[in-house]
Amino acid sequence: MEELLSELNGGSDGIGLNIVASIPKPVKLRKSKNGNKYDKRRNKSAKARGEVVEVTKNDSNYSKDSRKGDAKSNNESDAKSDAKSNDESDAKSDAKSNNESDAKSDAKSDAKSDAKSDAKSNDESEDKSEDKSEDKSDDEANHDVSTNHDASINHITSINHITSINHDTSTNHDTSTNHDTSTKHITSATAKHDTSGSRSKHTLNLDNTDERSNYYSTYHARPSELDRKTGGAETAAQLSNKSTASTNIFSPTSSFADLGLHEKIVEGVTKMGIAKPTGVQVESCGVLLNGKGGTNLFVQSETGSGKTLAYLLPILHHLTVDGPTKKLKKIDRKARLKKGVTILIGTPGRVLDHLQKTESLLMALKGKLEWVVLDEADRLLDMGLGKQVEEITQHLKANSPGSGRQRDGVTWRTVLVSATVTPEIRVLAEEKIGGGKGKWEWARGKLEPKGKDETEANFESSTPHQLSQSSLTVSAKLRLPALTAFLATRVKEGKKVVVFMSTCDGVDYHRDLFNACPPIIPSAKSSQGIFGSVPILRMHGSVPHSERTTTMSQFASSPSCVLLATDVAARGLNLPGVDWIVQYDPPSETSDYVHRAGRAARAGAKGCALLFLLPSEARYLEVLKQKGMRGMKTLSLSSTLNEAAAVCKEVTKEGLRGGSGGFRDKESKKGEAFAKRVHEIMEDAVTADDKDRRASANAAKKAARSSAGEEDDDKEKGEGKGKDEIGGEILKVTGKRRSENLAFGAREMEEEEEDDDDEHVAEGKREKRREGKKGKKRGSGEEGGHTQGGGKKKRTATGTFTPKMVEFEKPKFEKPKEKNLKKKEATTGDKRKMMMQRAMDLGGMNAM
Ligand SMILES: Nc1ncnc2c1ncn2[C@@H]1O[C@H](COP(=O)(O)OP(=O)(O)OP(=O)(O)O)[C@@H](O)[C@H]1O
Repeated sequence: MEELLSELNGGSDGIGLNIVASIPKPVKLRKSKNGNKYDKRRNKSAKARGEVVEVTKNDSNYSKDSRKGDAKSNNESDAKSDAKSNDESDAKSDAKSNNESDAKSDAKSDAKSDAKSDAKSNDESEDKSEDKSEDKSDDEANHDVSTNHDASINHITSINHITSINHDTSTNHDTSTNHDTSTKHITSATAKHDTSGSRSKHTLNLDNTDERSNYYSTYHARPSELDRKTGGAETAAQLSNKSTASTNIFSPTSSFADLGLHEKIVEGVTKMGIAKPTGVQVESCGVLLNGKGGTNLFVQSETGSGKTLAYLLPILHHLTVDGPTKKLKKIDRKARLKKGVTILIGTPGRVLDHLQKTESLLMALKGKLEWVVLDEADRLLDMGLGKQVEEITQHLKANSPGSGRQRDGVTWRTVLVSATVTPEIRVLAEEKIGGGKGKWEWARGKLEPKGKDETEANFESSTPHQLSQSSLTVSAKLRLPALTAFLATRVKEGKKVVVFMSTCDGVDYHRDLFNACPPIIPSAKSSQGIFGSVPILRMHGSVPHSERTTTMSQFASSPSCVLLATDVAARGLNLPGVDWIVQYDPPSETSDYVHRAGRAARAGAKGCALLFLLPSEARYLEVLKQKGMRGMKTLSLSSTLNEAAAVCKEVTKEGLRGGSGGFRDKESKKGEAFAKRVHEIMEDAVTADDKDRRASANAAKKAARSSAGEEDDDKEKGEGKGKDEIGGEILKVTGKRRSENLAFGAREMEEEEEDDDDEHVAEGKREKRREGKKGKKRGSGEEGGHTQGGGKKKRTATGTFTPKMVEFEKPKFEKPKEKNLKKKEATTGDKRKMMMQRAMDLGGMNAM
């Protein structure tokens, strides 16, 4: 946003606005102790679908190594929080379920451990984040690192007009399905299918021959069997051909000059290479330029249709024509702030923080605020952030002329922007947020107007019509090879692909794994990296700002590349030239599906989107259909594997040579051989990685000993056999079967604290903090009585770290006071209810 404004504002002919962007801090991820999040999430997901999952013994060889490749952690996602004083408190998860809950646990114990873990982790993480946030000074809170901008606002003496709330750190829900890559088998399952409000129960009985055969054919089906079941008939090339560049979003008649915009703005836009307005820009200008007496506006049109300029241009026009246009050249931040700002961009938490603490800002706004824009309004107004936005509005209203009891002194107009404005958001906005005279209009571009009686969210027209959408149903065992196959072929074609995953650790794990593998594509220039010299980039909430910038420019400049990302990249990012969006983990909300898919086919360009599903997730497609996603095609799994097998001939040959898989399926014989060999390559990469770690640990040990003058007695002690303190943990790991190593990253990461980074949850925690700190020092009478990790060496997919050893006193466990206990129960129960409610509201996966 700031870049765009600077562009319009820049050069000698700029229109002279002072823009301050206030962006929150990035989130620090905390590592946890024992939570087996992966299983917990899987179980949660199963529970959400009404299934009771009981897992027993290992399966035949077809499923034996399903755990290897596909495994990854499902830790936290990228929290983005806006937090005011508690930036770092973002929803760290509730996970802390015990390791035992591994696939062996039954439904009952799952439920119990869930409940317990919720309670435990809530309390713990709450305490931690509370402490952190308490320690933060206001100054610190102004220290921005997160995305593009950095500016704190302390001495604003005059504000010239816009407070726009930036959506940059939109909440990133990482509650999406987490795929069970366990090697174990479901032997009984109770499925609740709730399609019409009533529940019917079905218990899967594997003693029944038919049911068992159906179960095996679904969960362990060969690629061609799966294709038959799902109707997967199309190849990626066919799907790609279904998308052609379109001028559909553009206005057939109007030009920017026709819209009545200030000539300098028309000039600026033209300089940016934008020749014609889009439909939504024409409509929006129509309302906002001429807005009779303060109409508010919903801007809802498909992703990539130019909604940003749709509101920005008319607002700039007003500022240019009505306001002072003094050029503010190269002044330092201090002077800039003294002069006041014209446009303020921030996340709700940060803006609210300033409204509460920066007196000069309130004074400067008094009676002068003209525009309030909520970009990605649905995200800003959902459960977690809605309250903050409402509070902002209250502050603004209370500070306006005519305020007081009536609170009617609204001086501004409101613009709400999103591709996915839901009916609930509409009602909320109309009731609570609206400025002006409370009248609302819509700008939808070419979209058909939605009637006021609309009650269901319908995103039918929210994705670009030229976007070719498809799904690929693939068993857990073949998921990673299928992803690798798909990417290898796209990369060979010179395409740019963005792959969405649900968690930061998932992204890191897969990127590290891909980078650790030797090239599988012929004539790949580099000797390392599964796709040779083609960059494999990452983007998530924990990626530092500098790396994000580099990633963006690398993505733009590379002819072909793969970007692995969480939902931090799902909204508001304009990645140039994206050919394919892959949703490797399906999102938990349909709106997220829309925004992720919408990173392709922007501004009329062609583009494709592919959704990975497990056989058990077939009903996800129905949910998408209900929400308006129609015309979704089905990609053939066999063709995906076979295409890669043809591209990566050497790999396939090696796979066939290894033989033993018994590739009887003629239709996917080569594809399966490719998949098998890819699995082996990945196993080798993990094993080699572990060996490297072991070697360097031992080298470090030797160096330490020799510098201490000790004898090299490694041989006596059995070097490499796990007896030394430093390498012990690693060796323990590498001592396991090779096939288990690949899944190791996932298992370790399961132990890290789940970080939902979910604003809803974060808000719940904040709420509880506000309630009081009485329950803070639960259990132990002293904060910090425990070590963090107790100095045990831990290996993660992305590295090994040794937590600092901390001397600690034996914690004094005091019986919590009864009063506190009650309070704790109540708040935990509330939270649980809130989460349950949310799970129900999500609709998507839960209906399955
Ligand atoms: N009239 C136009 N002609 C050509 N390109 C345009 C036009 N307006 C905007 N764009 C470009 O289209 C891209 C998408 O614009 P923008 O990000 O505003 O879309 P959006 O509708 O807000 O998308 P999303 O809903 O995904 O946030 C940007 O690169 C922008 O510069």
